[in-house]
Amino acid sequence: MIRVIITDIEGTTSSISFVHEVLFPYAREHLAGFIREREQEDPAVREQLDEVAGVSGCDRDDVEGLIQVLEQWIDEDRKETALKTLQGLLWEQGYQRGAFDGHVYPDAAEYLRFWHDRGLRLYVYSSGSVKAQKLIFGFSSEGDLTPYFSGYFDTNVGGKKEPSSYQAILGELGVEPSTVLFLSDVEDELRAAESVGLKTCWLIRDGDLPGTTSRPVARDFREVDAKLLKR
Ligand SMILES: CSCCC(=O)C(=O)COP(=O)(O)O
Ligand SMILES: [Mg+2]
Repeated sequence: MIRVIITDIEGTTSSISFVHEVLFPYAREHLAGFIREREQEDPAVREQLDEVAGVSGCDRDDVEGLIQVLEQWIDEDRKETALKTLQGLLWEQGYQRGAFDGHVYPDAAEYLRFWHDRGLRLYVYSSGSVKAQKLIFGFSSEGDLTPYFSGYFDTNVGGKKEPSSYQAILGELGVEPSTVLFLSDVEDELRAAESVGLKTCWLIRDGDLPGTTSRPVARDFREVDAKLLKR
């Protein structure tokens, strides 16, 4: 029986277009000014720049070079933890200034609430930083959804296509894999989760459904509930 649900964000609770057409461009537009302003005195920014230099090989003292690396990573949708941490800090400003609300599909909000009220434990696992996850659900178009979540995981546990990341999450939660359902729109992430025993459901919100697939597929969270959570 499913007792825990772990959900992805982009393409699962929230639209891909919101992430790619609103969040990423906002971070790209404000990144350089934010770093130039804070790179001397903000320890959180300094720490991420250390990591960007380490990963990219760019000289740590070349702040403009590091900004260029980060801008390129945004354009390539790289899931680098340092970039994701900086994006979270930038988006915090955006949400607070009212530049956007976090997009969450109404069906996702409805069933997150319903599953929480039924006693299921809900978690997020996204490449977005934990800060960014709390922001999208805290400032969501469907209201503050953070009370429904018991915890958040980001790439600090590892990449989403790595089986070891799901093993690490299971270790932290202390639950049997067969009691956990992972929701995502990316097949490689579902495969990694399945390889350590998690149940999965493939969210395909738009476009054609696959002809044959070994796993349950759902258009929205109502279908997830109907296919996997009805007893
Ligand atoms: C927390 S919203 C921004 C999501 C993000 O930065 C991203 O790269 C999408 O990752 P996901 O694992 O949710 O597909
Ligand atoms: Mg996704």
